Amino acid sequence: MSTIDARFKLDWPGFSLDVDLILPGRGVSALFGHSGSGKTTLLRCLAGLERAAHGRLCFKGEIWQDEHHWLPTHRRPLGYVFQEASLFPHLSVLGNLDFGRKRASTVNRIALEQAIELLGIGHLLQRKPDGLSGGERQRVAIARALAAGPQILLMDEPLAALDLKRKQEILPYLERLHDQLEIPVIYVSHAPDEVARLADHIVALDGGRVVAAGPLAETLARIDLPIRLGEDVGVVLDASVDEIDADWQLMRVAFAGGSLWTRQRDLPPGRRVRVRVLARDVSLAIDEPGRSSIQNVLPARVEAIAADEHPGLLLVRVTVGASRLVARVTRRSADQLGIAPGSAVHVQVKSVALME
Ligand SMILES: Nc1ncnc2c1ncn2[C@@H]1O[C@H](COP(=O)(O)OP(=O)(O)OP(=O)(O)O)[C@@H](O)[C@H]1O
Repeated sequence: MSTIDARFKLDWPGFSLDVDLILPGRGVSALFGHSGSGKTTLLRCLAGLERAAHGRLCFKGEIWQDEHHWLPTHRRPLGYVFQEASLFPHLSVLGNLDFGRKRASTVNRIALEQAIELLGIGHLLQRKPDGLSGGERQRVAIARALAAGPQILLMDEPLAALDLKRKQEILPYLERLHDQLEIPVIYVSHAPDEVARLADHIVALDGGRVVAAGPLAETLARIDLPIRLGEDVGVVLDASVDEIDADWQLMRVAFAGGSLWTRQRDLPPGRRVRVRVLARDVSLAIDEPGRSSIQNVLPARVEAIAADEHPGLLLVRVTVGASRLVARVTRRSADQLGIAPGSAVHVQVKSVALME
């Protein structure tokens, strides 16, 4: 009952969407894929902005669409955030937020005050939209969608129109959504780093079809994904700050199966963090490496090997305790080292990105 069950079939000249999906009723689900893969179309089907000829949408036990039912968009308890914030220019921020609230047709589960607090826009309430930065405008647009008390939040590449600096500014607020919102968020993105940072669940689309779906860590660790991630192939690990080495400005984060040193951040021991380890930063050795500049060496076992995009390269998935890492190695080195599923290896991790 607490899930979203969506099946849509839609045919346009040059594109067809054919998906059958179960999405969790909580957390952030990322719809991920290259341009034209159908992410926005799927989001619009969920919102009722697009009516698939064959569709069934059951939201937490309630039918929004099937052959007999069609709940129009304005009767669906959803918030929708577009790439560019479409705020009313003549209204203040507060006026814009109130406008969203008055349209609410359901009991507000998230009060206006909570939306303001969550997006950190309390100091902007009296301003007009043209006095806000792009990132601030987008935070107001998200708060407006939440102030209406939706039961689901749909976001279509909310960072796409922002430059890198603005993106960095807004990301912590989006992270809060994933930590603190009780409602499910469906988040469209084609940026792997954004997905790695924000999502709990991922749906990878290609050519209007779902090519992979599941919990983030598990799905990213798949090395057989048909969508090309290039330099972004890698895994995420849920970890916690374990030790600080203030003398060397380093910090150790522990995950299920081991720990990794990374640059020190202003975080207390015990703080939960998500880290991303890219396949290009992981190398393999049969013998325990001796003196090396790489601080992170972990015993591991090879689980699977798959072809990479370039014929000279392979992706190797290893288990480190209960966790998985992916290494990108050349086909020649894998052959020379005799690496095969089951091999005991040492992984060397050159760089660890904190998704914080
Ligand atoms: N109303 C429409 N009629 C016909 N074709 C459409 C329509 N809307 C979108 N398309 C086509 O459907 C395909 C999927 O589009 P969609 O916008 O869902 O992709 P996307 O994955 O969101 O892409 P992007 O990341 O570029 O936004 C594209 O080929 C697009 O040209």
